Amino acid sequence: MIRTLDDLDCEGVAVGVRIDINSPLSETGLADDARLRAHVETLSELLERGARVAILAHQGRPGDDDFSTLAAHADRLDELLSFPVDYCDATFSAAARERVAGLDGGEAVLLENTRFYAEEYMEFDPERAADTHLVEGLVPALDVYVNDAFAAAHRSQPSLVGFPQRLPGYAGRVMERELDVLATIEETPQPRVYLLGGAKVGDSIGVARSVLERGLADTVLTAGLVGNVCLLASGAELGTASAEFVYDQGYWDEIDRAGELLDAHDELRVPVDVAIERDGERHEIPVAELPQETETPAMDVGSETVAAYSEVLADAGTVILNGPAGVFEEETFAHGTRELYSTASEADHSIVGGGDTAAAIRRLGIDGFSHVSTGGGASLALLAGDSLPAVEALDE
Ligand SMILES: Nc1ncnc2c1ncn2[C@@H]1O[C@H](COP(=O)(O)OP(=O)(O)OP(=O)(O)O)[C@@H](O)[C@H]1O
Ligand SMILES: O=C(O)[C@H](O)COP(=O)(O)O
Repeated sequence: MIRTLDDLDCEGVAVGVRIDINSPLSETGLADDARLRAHVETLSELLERGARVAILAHQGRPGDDDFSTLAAHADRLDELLSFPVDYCDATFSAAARERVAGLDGGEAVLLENTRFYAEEYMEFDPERAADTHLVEGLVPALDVYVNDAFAAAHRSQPSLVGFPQRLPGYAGRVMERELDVLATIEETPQPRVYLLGGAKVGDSIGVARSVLERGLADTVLTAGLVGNVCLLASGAELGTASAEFVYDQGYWDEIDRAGELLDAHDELRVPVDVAIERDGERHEIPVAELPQETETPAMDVGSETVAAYSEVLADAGTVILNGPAGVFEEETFAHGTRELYSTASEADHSIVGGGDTAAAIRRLGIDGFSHVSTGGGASLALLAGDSLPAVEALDE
């Protein structure tokens, strides 16, 4: 059983809250604050109920351009919440403990990027994670631990799995809602249609295999780079440019895995036409007529595919979307994503998983979905039927 905020007495209690505000950055700070907004509900509720809140979070990966302090994140949280949020440039040292000890009820401090410490970028089993400096250092300052970081729940890192070994653990509102929806897919209305696109080919083929083998999917529609790999697996001539793009990424195993799935499951569908760039313009070609030599790769599904897939989506009881249908960042290749997502948003039950997918619907201005997940890898893991270490760590 996982306890939630409904089970927590907050008044004067020091609560360590792990959130996921890992965000795209610009030169001046945050380029997008969607992930911060997602946690406003949990943080506000704790603060309103009188908790003293120490916030834990990561930003980027060591060595990457977006690996940064959380100062800008603290400023933005302070603006978004009607409670004060301070920033502390320490995470588990005496300085961090003192800042937490000095909080009054209704006050919060955002501690420094957990990944500034090497242990946090390693994966441990929960017992071992509880012995790390990060957890041991901060636990004396805290009474309880709340995990709201669904988007990082597929990582077995100390701030995610270690604290609930030492402190009573609770799921925050984001975590609770995500699990309510994504961990109970098998109870949603049928026919259940998965639209898998985007560029994480290995992950998407894994999801396709899992949902087909478990009988969860009535139809799996493929698009984006995932669709291109499935087309190659089906024996289609996709043109030299697309094939080279796929081979350059080393997707040999994925082509084999997609081929096995296509042989075993008629419910797995591939595009019938694609869009490429020719003379600076969008040009649609049926797959059967694609010339062997192409200068540009397939960047979107074509209108025939959109029409065929839309029929399936319009009849669906539940639609699950992961990954855009094309390179939606370029208007020329946003057509497939815009049309298919708009149709999908009209289904009785529509679930969107994946960080880039959520960015695509915001950018294209499509709304009306039943649930838009905050997680990329975490939602994919759940959709593929895997358990999440940080969720297991909360389970009593
Ligand atoms: N045909 C294509 N060729 C190349 N790239 C494509 C194609 N179709 C879509 N993409 C790219 O796929 C990317 C998004 O795919 P990704 O699998 O990362 O989505 P996601 O699962 O929502 O994201 P994440 O898991 O990172 O949160 C976009 O940047 C888009 O441009
Ligand atoms: O953005 C994400 O998917 C999560 O914050 C996890 O980040 P990671 O992939 O760097 O562990």
